[in-house]
Amino acid sequence: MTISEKIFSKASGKAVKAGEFVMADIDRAMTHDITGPLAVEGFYEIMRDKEEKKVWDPSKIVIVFDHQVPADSLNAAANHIMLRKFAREQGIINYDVYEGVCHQVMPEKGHVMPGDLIVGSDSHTCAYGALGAFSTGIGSTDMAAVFASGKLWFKVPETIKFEVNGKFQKHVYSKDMILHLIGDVGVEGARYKAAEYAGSTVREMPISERMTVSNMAIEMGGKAGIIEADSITEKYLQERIPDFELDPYWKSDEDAVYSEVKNYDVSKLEPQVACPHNVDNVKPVTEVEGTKLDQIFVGSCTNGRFEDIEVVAKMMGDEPVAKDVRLLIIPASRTEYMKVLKAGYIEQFMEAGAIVESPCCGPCMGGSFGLLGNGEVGLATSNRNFKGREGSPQSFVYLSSPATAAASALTGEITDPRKV
Ligand SMILES: CC(C)[C@H](C(=O)O)[C@@H](O)C(=O)O
Ligand code: SF4
Repeated sequence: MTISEKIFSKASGKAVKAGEFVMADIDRAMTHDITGPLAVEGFYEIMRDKEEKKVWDPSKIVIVFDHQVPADSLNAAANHIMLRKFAREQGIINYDVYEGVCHQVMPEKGHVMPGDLIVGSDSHTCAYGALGAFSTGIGSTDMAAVFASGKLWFKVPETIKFEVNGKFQKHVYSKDMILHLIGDVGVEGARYKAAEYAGSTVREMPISERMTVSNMAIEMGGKAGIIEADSITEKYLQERIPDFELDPYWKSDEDAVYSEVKNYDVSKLEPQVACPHNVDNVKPVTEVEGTKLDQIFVGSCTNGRFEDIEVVAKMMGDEPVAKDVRLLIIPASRTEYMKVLKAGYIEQFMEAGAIVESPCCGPCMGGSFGLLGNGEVGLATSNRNFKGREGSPQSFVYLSSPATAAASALTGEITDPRKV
């Protein structure tokens, strides 16, 4: 069995294989300030004839406020009021207004375990595969059903295995690897499949780098982006759950059946950039070097962790942000923000002319602030560059690693980090 087949077998109480339909028990459900209100409405609709309108298990629901925080409109404020009221009424203690981006908060606060089946009403819920869970994005109405019953039906997905080997060149990171994979297979390359990332390159990655890779599985259509848990995962989890012990069962068997196995050697991989307006429009940085930029955004659930921001700080040193480009840095959570603060990087960034905002999704989906105007060009460490993603439909978004973003902040144009 693959990891995914094992997880669905546990969740449905019988041995199942890819292609079968199952009714599965959900271990954890996450919702946030944009999709949550609709899920709550749907939940009360489902429960309308019931005397007791209670969720199946309040301890298994996590509500995160991240897309529009602090509230940027009356509409956002109303959504926050509704979700807070729902959490209190239902006894949901895991909700927080200013903790950070949901996909950072979930693993960081110990809500993700290897072997878990997790759903979230956000497409990048696949990020928790970095810890060996099967986690996937669902819609608000499906979430309403989960709130009511703790169950959801699935077709057990086939698995496509990405076997990645080789050591990265200096200034090449897991973001470059995942952009390269997406460029290779395309935005539908893993549609309704679990992407399983394996090989020595993945094994050597710290959790922060693995999260970037799992997070972007959806950008190739993947249902999940799983990395088998190992001693690195165990250490990360023990920092949160002291008595956590790794269960070696949660890995794909040696004779597991994959729909496809794809092999990559990343030892010669150049830094990669996804060009407007699709995530699979990926080019080596050398082909787009010199593209003038108006704004650089370092943050998001893809690359907004301390490790990402540290790369930027170290690469920029005492140098200022180039004239005419705006550098916006948003740590993905309160915890990550505190680490950046304690390391002295906020002061460094402010002196360099950058601006550091409090944890939230920020301009990632053009929602609350930091929008690109007509004709403007942005470079972001986030995960999507669709037309209008960061503001105006007449703007252009490039995606890269934090290292490429830092090198570009020093020059004001897309720059190969290997030159810095
Ligand atoms: C707002 C939400 C529905 C959306 C998603 O599901 O992905 C957002 O987080 C995004 O990244 O586009
Ligand atoms: S940071 Fe961006 S990709 Fe991640 S959840 Fe927020 S809007 Fe979606």
